[in-house]
Amino acid sequence: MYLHGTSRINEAGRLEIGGCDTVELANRFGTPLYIMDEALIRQKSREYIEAFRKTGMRFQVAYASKAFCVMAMCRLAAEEGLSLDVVSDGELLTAMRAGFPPERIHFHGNNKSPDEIAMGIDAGIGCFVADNFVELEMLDAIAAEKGAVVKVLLRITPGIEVHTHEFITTGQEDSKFGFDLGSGAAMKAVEIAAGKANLELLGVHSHIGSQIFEMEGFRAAAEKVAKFASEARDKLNVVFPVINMGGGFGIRYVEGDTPLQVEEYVRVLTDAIKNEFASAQYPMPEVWIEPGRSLVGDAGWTLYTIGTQKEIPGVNKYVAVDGGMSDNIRPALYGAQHEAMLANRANDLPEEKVTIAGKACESGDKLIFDLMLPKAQPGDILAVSCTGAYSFAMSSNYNRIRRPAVVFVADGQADLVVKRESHDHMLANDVLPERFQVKGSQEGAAIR
Ligand SMILES: Cc1ncc(COP(=O)(O)O)c(C=O)c1O
Ligand SMILES: N[C@@H](CCCC[NH3+])C(=O)O
Repeated sequence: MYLHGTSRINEAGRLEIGGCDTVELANRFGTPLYIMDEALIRQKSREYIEAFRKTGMRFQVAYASKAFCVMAMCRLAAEEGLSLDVVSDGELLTAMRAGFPPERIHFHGNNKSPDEIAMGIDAGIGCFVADNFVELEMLDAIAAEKGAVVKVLLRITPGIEVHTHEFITTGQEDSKFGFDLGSGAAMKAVEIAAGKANLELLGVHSHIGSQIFEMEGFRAAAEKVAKFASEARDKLNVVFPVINMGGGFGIRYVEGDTPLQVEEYVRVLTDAIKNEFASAQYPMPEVWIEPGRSLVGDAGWTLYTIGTQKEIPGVNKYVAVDGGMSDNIRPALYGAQHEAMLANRANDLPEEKVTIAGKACESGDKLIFDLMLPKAQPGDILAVSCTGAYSFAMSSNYNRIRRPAVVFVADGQADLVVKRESHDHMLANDVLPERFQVKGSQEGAAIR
């Protein structure tokens, strides 16, 4: 299987990531366990920034924290000079507690609450990405109450369909996100935003979807954004100093996935922007992007312990692990694919085709189909690659399964960045009202 970043097979015949033996990590931290290859995340961050530097354009690379939002990751993003895209008070709070510079935070979301808007203004964030007319009014009113002027980008839906799973396309006209171009809503939004005393209109934002390999959609989006910008200038005398082209750059999960190199993504995108804005004779805007998956996706692994197996002769063989859809919903939700190996017997040859099943009470809880593995034994450690984006972030307590721990590894050092959820933590918000309590009984009291 493909080994991303610092991962390799060590002399003991085990999978090693960031100089750490994964079997030792499993023993030390337990399984399921998310592991993040810190050096690979830093490398990707630097590739993005370096690629932009080469273009000579003014830019910001914002990490889309929805992909994997924990304090250590926000800190790492700050250290690497990235900006940060947040979409909720929870992500904003995580960033603030990690000491992320607020002026580099961009607040997204199609239904920001008044409290979230107030929180962003109080924190002094860099900008809001306004998604709809209701929000524009709310932003202006709350900013006015606070005596503030807030910077805004307008999210537009350019009407572009891309080749990716339908659930993760966002640029098409029929989308819950943004002001659409076709109906004139986007132009109306520019007019409104430009006329508000407490809003400073920075420009527009476009995000066409996620896990995209071909550049055609990005080129088309750049063309539409440039055309829209020059129309807004001509009609409303408004010039955008910033355009944000979103994220969506794909990664290699399995053989056959053909992502471009980061440098190429940036070069093709910025070339398209330069051409389009130059031919519209428009002052070259600052370009922002917001990659999530491509910064952290292939840096992540999940370790599981193999438990039971079930063979249906001539039909299928299930190998079950101690996690599943609760720590990685993507295969069940999008039919996402992953590669995997036995971390403790990394040199053993594959012998049989199996389905990796999770432990949730749900038939659809399958992580990998048709995986070739050596004959697995209970206690073997299964390592699934490319789980750095949207796995921990989308994890749940379904079946009251506790969320796994997350560890950052680098140069032989492993640091816990999220503790495994304890039973007490999982139960912390449950309330047993007085009338449900069993008076004078010890029933259920002793189990911890
Ligand atoms: C507005 C916006 N920006 C950035 C991203 C990050 O996308 P990706 O992780 O594919 O780079 C998303 C998610 O699709 C998004 O909705
Ligand atoms: N959650 C999606 C990515 C899109 C999320 C952001 N709009 C995934 O796991 O692929």
